[in-house]
Amino acid sequence: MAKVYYEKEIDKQVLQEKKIAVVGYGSQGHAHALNLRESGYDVVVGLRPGKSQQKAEEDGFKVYSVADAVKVADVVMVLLPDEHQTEVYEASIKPNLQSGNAMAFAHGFNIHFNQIVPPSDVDVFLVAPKGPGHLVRRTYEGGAGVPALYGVFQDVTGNAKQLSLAYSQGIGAARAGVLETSFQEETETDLFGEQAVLCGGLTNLIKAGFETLTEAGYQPEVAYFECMHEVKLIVDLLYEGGLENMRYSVSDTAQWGDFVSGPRVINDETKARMKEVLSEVQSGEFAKGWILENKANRPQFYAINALENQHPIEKVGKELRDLMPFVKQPLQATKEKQKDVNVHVTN
Ligand SMILES: NC(=O)C1=CN([C@@H]2O[C@H](COP(=O)(O)OP(=O)(O)OC[C@H]3O[C@@H](n4cnc5c(N)ncnc54)[C@H](OP(=O)(O)O)[C@@H]3O)[C@@H](O)[C@H]2O)C=CC1
Ligand SMILES: CC[C@](O)(C(C)=O)C(=O)O
Ligand SMILES: [Mg+2]
Ligand SMILES: [Mg+2]
Repeated sequence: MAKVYYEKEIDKQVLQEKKIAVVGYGSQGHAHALNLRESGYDVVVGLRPGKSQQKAEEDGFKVYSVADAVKVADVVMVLLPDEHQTEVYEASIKPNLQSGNAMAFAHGFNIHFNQIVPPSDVDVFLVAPKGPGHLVRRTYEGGAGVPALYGVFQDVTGNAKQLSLAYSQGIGAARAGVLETSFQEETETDLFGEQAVLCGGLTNLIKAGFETLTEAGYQPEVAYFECMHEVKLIVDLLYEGGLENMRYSVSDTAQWGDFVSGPRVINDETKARMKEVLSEVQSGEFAKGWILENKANRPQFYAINALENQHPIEKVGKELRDLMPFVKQPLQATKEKQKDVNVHVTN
């Protein structure tokens, strides 16, 4: 079994003497900055002027420009969107890194695909939480954590591994388990997982189920509860105890249907498509396409996003969720608060 690190094996001292700049205050950035601070570390935030800056200041952080945050820090965690990291790195991070500093990432994309080539005199490591940033924060606040992978790309000081483990502890990941990886393994498995299973696989499975039921004449509300709402309840059982635990709770009829019909929906053909997706990730074809899409200002991204938001499951889902206020977790509340802020700003 792979070596998994937990809290008590980790030496925190190596990071306690350092100042950490969290660059970016979005999904991961706010979670890292708040969790690290509550774990006793010295954290500043690096941002451009805008809504994240306002939020980080409201949360009590000293907020600098990216350049100034890098200047005052020993460890710089880059939590900007992958597609903006290269330009910000060239303009504001690289010129201000000092020999012996550490630069860190939550995803290996830009290092692995050579979009960022770090100077040879800084440590470069990865702490990649295996979960969305808002859950990195929410689980930490609840006394738990989201597991993470750590990896070292460059170890100049001899401390890169200890720094990455201490950082993982600081964000709460060592409560759940921290596992060694390489930038290559993290990048390729993460891209594959989000495309084929967690995001692309799941959303398309849900939509196909919803469409199959509604096209057969069943009520959209019934199809929504069956194919979207209940996914969370089933996934909770998988999260808590794996396949066996979920199958223990569902009826034997459902379990029999799982055995005989599941493999007809997700089958060898699906697995062959998954292998295609993985090959495109491994060869860099996916990365190249995403980089070019951004250079062209995302024409396909925005067009597909607009269509997806108009899918009938979104309309019925919104109506039903409005009648179930208890499902509105803090992320929804944050998004709604943000809309209010934007209205004030644009007015
Ligand atoms: N989302 C997730 O849960 C996960 C993300 N990751 C990785 O974490 C990294 C960050 O992703 P994520 O948290 O999703 O990013 P978000 O899009 O949620 O947040 C990006 C942050 O960067 C700021 N920002 C954007 N452009 C600039 C700029 N030019 N200069 C300064 N600040 C800027 C934004 O501020 P502003 O308000 O000004 O736009 C915002 O605070 C990525 O490498 C991603 O792959 C890894 C695991 C999971
Ligand atoms: C599943 C998507 C993810 O990889 C994540 C939350 O782990 C991401 O890039 O946001
Ligand atoms: Mg991921
Ligand atoms: Mg990812």
